[in-house]
Amino acid sequence: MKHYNVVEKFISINGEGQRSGELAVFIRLAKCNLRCNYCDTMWANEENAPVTAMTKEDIYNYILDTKVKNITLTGGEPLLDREVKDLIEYIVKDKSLFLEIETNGSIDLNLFRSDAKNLSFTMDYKGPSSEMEKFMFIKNFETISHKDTVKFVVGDYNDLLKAKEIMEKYDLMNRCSVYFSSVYKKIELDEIVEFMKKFNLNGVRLQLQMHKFIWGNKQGV
Ligand SMILES: C[S@@+](CC[C@H](N)C(=O)[O-])C[C@H]1O[C@@H](n2cnc3c(N)ncnc32)[C@H](O)[C@@H]1O
Ligand SMILES: Nc1nc2[nH]cc(C(=O)O)c2c(=O)[nH]1
Ligand code: SF4
Ligand SMILES: [Mg+2]
Repeated sequence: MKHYNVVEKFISINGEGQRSGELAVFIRLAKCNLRCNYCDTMWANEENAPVTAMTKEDIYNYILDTKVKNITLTGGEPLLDREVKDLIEYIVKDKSLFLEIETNGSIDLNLFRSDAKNLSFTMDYKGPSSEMEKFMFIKNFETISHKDTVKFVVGDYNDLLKAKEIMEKYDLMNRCSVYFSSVYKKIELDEIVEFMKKFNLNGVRLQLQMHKFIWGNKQGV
């Protein structure tokens, strides 16, 4: 039977998703194909990360036990394994739940899409300062939908400029939600706001990792 490698599962408020501020249950899968220099969960990508092997039924039953309706599937990179599609379909069959997937922008989302209204993708665009930009799967911008969010993770002014260029090139403002998310403690937050003002970036949402304001950079929150 198929098992998924879960490195942690917990309940918190969603600190950076579409439903940030609301309760969410987090399922974090092991391993990642990228190595962003700012990654706050690098431990989940290590060979010796402590994993619990869970079936889709185990994961779904855990979610039901929590009584929390928003689920964030994250990692590591949650879409590394194609069979995660099975897990996604199993969860979204339950229309009382809402599943959000945090993905790094390097994976073809078409392999995982579904018509389910209770599923959305929050896809990063890793800017130049991450040193991972070359791995971005640009074709995802052709299929991005209104249910989805593109999150530009910005660490410096150059990342902001790149975000603006990509938004304009793919007309993202009219096609999905667009977030600017700061690399934690790397960039002055007012620099992001000044950039948004300077270029009239109506509709872009500045998103700060709310959980780090509450607990700092910690596991399990
Ligand atoms: C840990 S990643 C896991 C999901 C997936 N690998 C990805 O990168 O989207 C979850 C989110 O945390 C963000 N993140 C990681 N480290 C960060 C940091 N130091 N500051 C701000 N955001 C960070 C990532 O950009 C991503 O949006
Ligand atoms: N509270 C909280 N909210 C989050 N939203 C996305 C997270 C992630 O690591 O993907 C995350 C996380 O790690 N903690
Ligand atoms: S893609 Fe996500 S999990 Fe992987 S290194 Fe980057 S931030 Fe960390
Ligand atoms: Mg996190």
